[in-house]
Amino acid sequence: MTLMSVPVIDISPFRSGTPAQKAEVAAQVAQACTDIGFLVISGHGIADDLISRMYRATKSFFEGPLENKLAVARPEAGQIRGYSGVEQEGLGLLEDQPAPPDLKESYDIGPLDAPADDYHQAEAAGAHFAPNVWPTGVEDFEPAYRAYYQAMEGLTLEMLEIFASALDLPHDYFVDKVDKHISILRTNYYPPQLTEPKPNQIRGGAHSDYTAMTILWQEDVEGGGLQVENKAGEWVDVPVVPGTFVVNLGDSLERWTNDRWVSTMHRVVNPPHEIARTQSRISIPYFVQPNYDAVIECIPTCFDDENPAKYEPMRNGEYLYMKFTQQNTLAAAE
Ligand SMILES: O=C(O)CCC(=O)C(=O)O
Ligand SMILES: [Fe+2]
Repeated sequence: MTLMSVPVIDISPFRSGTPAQKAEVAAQVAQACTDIGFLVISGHGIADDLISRMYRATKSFFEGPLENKLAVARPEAGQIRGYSGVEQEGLGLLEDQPAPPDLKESYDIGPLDAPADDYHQAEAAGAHFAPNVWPTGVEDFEPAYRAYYQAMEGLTLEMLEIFASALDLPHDYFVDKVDKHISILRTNYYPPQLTEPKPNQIRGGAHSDYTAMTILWQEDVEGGGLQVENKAGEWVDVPVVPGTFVVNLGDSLERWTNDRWVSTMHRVVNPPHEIARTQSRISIPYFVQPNYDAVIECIPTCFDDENPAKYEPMRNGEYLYMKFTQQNTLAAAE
């Protein structure tokens, strides 16, 4: 039976359970990844206090003075760093035409303290190790973001170990593909809607992520949240369960698994009309991006004679720029 809604999976037995319990977690994850590309994880081990710090710093930044945000505006179109304002990015495409731009603001950081060696400064590294731009005047901002980024690095390794098990791969299969990763931590702020949105304009247009996976924290608000398209073509709400993260697969893992696992369309809808003028929403996606030179090529357990590899191997850095260009992400500072 195909899952039509997003399951909530306690991953803690994978860390501390018996071999049978670990296998059970991997089997549940495999089903979610195959059927809907989304799961909600509990038992992830990230402290509530760290999430609260992140939330407080993020809310103070976005609801604080505009000049503080503009002081850390995206430094260059090609660098996914710093602040982008409302209507600067349109994630969605509508019948292959860009949808109206998103009703959100966002702020991005990338890898912390990348060494200035040949690997990190190579031409192929592009802007993936561009310096972060930190706002001033917001209490605990940089320390909270740093600690959260590091916590996500740890959770990524744990999820990738579960994925390896779910794909019948050696447990460390993905480790050397992310040891110099170029993941991006983004915070999204969806402001109250004081004016009526344009036709088809929503908080976040329908898109799939061009990550390996995304680990997302979402604020618990009434309506105006995240939805995913299931295999029946219906938009279903992604459950908001306090203390959990949403994990969704991105396009590169879909390609890596020869389409066995799916990277699904999702969107963020507007709040109900009655509360649109007062409701804001914060979400915190961590976009897991393997090393720029990691080769995205069909995973050994995902092809055979009957089901040959469908895609050419491609380095992640090149793959990403192809996707960014398609999605207009890099134009956001222009
Ligand atoms: O705000 C959300 O819940 C989802 C945001 C999202 O899909 C994205 O930033 O890629
Ligand atoms: Fe997304």
